Amino acid sequence: MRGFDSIERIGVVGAGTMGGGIAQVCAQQGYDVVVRDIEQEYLDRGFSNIEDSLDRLVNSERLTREAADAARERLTGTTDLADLVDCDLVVEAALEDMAVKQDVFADLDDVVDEDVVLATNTSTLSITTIASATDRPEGVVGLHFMNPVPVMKGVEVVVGERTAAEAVSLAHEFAEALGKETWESDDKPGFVSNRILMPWINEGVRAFDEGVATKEDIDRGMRLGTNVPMGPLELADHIGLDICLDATQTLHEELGDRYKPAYLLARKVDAGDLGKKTGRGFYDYE
Ligand SMILES: NC(=O)c1ccc[n+]([C@@H]2O[C@H](COP(=O)([O-])OP(=O)(O)OC[C@H]3O[C@@H](n4cnc5c(N)ncnc54)[C@H](O)[C@@H]3O)[C@@H](O)[C@H]2O)c1
Repeated sequence: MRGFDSIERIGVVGAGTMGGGIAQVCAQQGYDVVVRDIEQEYLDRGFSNIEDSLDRLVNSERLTREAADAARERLTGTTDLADLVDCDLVVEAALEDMAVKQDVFADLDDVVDEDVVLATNTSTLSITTIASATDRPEGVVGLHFMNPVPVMKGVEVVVGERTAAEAVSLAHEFAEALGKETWESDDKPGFVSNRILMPWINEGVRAFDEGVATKEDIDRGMRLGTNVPMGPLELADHIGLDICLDATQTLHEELGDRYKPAYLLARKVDAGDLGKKTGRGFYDYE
């Protein structure tokens, strides 16, 4: 299995909220990065978000202009998965949908050298089931970054049924090389983070829908009452309501009725109000 010391070029699948952030931090640490999305317009949007994020770091004097420009130059975009052929590690951050992830992993398995570790940023889906679409289940590991990736320190390493110890060590070492701190979870629904976070968000949505308090007071109450930086509804808007619904549905399917997604969460996703990324969720963002 290709070890940490041989890693120079990273493949990232998906140029959305998470893929863009992962690509950015890899490039900032000096890795060459190839980002793949399915349409040029999604790539363009992803690269424009990365450039805005680098500019913000420069404006707040957390990064020099030279370092930001050098990071940008290490990033290339493609719509062709075959362009990931020379990558030494791949991190997948496409949609939270098992069929999509299995398709991506089956294709990656064909394209990328067989000793290369394939990591997934899935929030809740089974690493073992994703890995079963490949002929290298020992080289598939969960590398669950938090949003926004350039800011959040934590990365959850998720160990599938067949994941080899070398792939687990590589995941920890690589995350640490990006300036992150890690913890490890078994491949159980939601892992550590979302198993506990998503029911909290879901209960916040239910409390709002059932008229317990205004959305502002639910968020304010949890911020002031439990010392978290964001309440459940503002955090849901930040993550994306579709991502929260997908994650909650997985927990519900795997773990039973106590995890049933709140009615209002599903209704907002049906309406296309996905949070910050569409300009409207529980709050308006103009
Ligand atoms: N948003 C969060 O807070 C968060 C946090 C941790 C993990 N995650 C996980 O990260 C993954 C991505 O989430 P996101 O918020 O970035 O979603 P997003 O909707 O912002 O981006 C997903 C991107 O993947 C692209 N895509 C879809 N199918 C693809 C394919 N076959 N090949 C390449 N690209 C493809 C889409 O065009 C889109 O640009 C999901 O698995 C999600 O559960 C999300």
